[in-house]
Amino acid sequence: MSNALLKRESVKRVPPAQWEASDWTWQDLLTLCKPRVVVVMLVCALVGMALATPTLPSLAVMVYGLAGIGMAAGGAAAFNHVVDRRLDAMMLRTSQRPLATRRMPTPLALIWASLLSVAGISLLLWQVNALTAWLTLGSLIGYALIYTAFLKRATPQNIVIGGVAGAAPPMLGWTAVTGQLGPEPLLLVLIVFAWTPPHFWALAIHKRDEYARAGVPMLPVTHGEAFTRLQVWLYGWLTVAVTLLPFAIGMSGAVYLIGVMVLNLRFMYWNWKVWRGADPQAPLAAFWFSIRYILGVFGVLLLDHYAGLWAFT
Ligand code: HEM
Ligand SMILES: CC(C)=CCC/C(C)=C/CC/C(C)=C/COP(=O)(O)OP(=O)(O)O
Repeated sequence: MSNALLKRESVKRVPPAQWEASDWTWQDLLTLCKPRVVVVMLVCALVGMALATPTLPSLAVMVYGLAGIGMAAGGAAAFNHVVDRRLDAMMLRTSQRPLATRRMPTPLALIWASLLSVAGISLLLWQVNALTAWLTLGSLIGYALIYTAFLKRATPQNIVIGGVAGAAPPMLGWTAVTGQLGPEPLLLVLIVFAWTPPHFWALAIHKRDEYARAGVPMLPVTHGEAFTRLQVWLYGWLTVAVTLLPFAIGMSGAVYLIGVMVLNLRFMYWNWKVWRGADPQAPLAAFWFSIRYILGVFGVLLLDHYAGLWAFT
């Protein structure tokens, strides 16, 4: 697509919403936190915590760790709403968000995002450990500032680089328990990192026209749909390869291997459908399956961990 078409001037905005700045509800404060995304991240963090210890993580680490990571991730998401408020208003999918409709004043969202972020990082510093707090702060800045304010508008590789921030939660869970990094938590990051392109680009294919109209240089906009479909297929294979590593390095056992192979078969079935491009419904279906897939991968990691422990007791 030519640069001219990417110019914001050519954007046909969705009709302006008829809202007053005082029409916001308490529910909107939750919406700003992207709660469903954060919940899946917390599941990954919880599995990271469990894998870090042969016994159960302490209740305090689980409660304070998940609360701190959750608040920081919610705060990062709220910053994303603030930075993207004009962009969100241009896309149908995001046009009803509290700031996009202008029903919530931006300063209020900014205060909410700051409060959550400071509370989350402080809780981790105070009750968990410094390493987890600083790594969480790095992810927060990586998503809210580096991805949202810069990369998203600058390059079709935005989500690949920005994906590092979103992939951090299992590592944050691990360091919350151990206070140190190691190959295992980095491998868990690698799994989510490799999964992010098939997860997002499948949706981006489906929403290509909206991104184009809003002038966001997502891969299907800049390099076309066929190239993006190929990338979904290739990153899908990379994800499959990376998910086999926990078994290969002896971190997980047969329960994980069997479970992840079943999940990978289904994951690659959808990625193949996307790659073929014959079914126009496939990209959206692949996107939704990608969420069940990542939950499934972390689910079988957990199952295998405790199945292994029970086998030895
Ligand atoms: C930079 C990395 C990522 C990008 C660009 C991305 C992008 C997106 C987008 C655009 C949506 C649609 C949101 C909506 O329509 O409300 C979405 C949904 C979702 N994402 Fe991601 N995502 C990323 C990383 C992650 C990660 C790491 C997780 C969890 C581990 C995750 C979990 C989800 C979930 C659960 C949804 C569904 C939300 C709902 O039901 O409304 N995403 N993602
Ligand atoms: C501290 C920590 C773990 C931070 C991670 C923060 C976090 C909630 C990341 C979410 C990833 C995501 C949904 C990206 C999409 O943003 P987008 O702006 O491209 O999508 P949108 O158009 O739906 O807003």
